[in-house]
Amino acid sequence: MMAASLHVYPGQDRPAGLLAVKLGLETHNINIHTFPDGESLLRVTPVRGTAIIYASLDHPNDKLIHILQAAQALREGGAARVVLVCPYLCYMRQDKAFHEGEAVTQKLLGPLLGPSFDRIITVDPHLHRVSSLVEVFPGREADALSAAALIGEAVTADDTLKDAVLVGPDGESRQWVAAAAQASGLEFIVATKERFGDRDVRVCLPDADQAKGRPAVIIDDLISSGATMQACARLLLDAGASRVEAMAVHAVCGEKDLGHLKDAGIARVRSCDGILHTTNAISLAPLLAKALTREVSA
Ligand SMILES: O=P(O)(O)OC[C@H]1O[C@@H](O)[C@H](O)[C@@H]1O
Repeated sequence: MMAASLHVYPGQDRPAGLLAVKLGLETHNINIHTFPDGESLLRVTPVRGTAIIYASLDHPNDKLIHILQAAQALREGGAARVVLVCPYLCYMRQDKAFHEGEAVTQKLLGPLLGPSFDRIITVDPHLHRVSSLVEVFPGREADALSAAALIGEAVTADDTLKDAVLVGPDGESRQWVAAAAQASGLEFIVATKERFGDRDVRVCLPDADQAKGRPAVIIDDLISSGATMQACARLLLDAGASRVEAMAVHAVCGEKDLGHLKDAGIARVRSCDGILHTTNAISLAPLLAKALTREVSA
């Protein structure tokens, strides 16, 4: 049996290390040198078995060429199989031309990454206008995992949230808040949202009264500008919630936007560690390890 190994993108050692420990995998750094003209020279540790590349694809433009280089180097070096673990998959939100002349970058992901990887694993990608990740990567093994149950378990583990109501801030979030509610046994309500611009949303929450006198936890896939969380938090506080927290699978917001979340009355923001962020509180390692079990035992 040829062993599997984990090849880690620079700077992502912590979450990759937790995954390696769960699976008992040997880890290797991916080394990248940038030449003065901006081109990169990438070096991996050659292996014979299954090479698993760990590279979350936030701030993706350089990373996209780097992971293609890594996959090519690993195949040339004799890897039997190359698997990409990207807890955050970039460009999934640019899934149509919102204005004339715009590139639909989601459609580039399949032809760009598909040929280099035998399997692609990600967590809660933005599947809004496509129903499955296989539509993005036709003919490839492509797994879209969900962290919603992990978020539900984190709520359950917190004694201060024993009688909390879980809140989805828009229609799309129902899938995460419903799964988190199932994992935690708590009630949930779901809002509706209209978006007028990057930081301009209107949220309606007809059931906001259910939060009166109780803590509320808003659960979503993503915090980007934070506008969705802020609008929802204001409604909950106006309805008499005793405390409002926010939990998301992926946090991409900057420090300034985090400040705005605090100003909107959100007492605590927690995210999973698929994107490295100051709000990271939930490790995705158990979820990723489960999906990778067959790679390790193959
Ligand atoms: O409102 P911000 O934080 O900018 O954007 C995040 C929201 O926009 C949607 O794509 C996500 O599903 C989430 O509800």
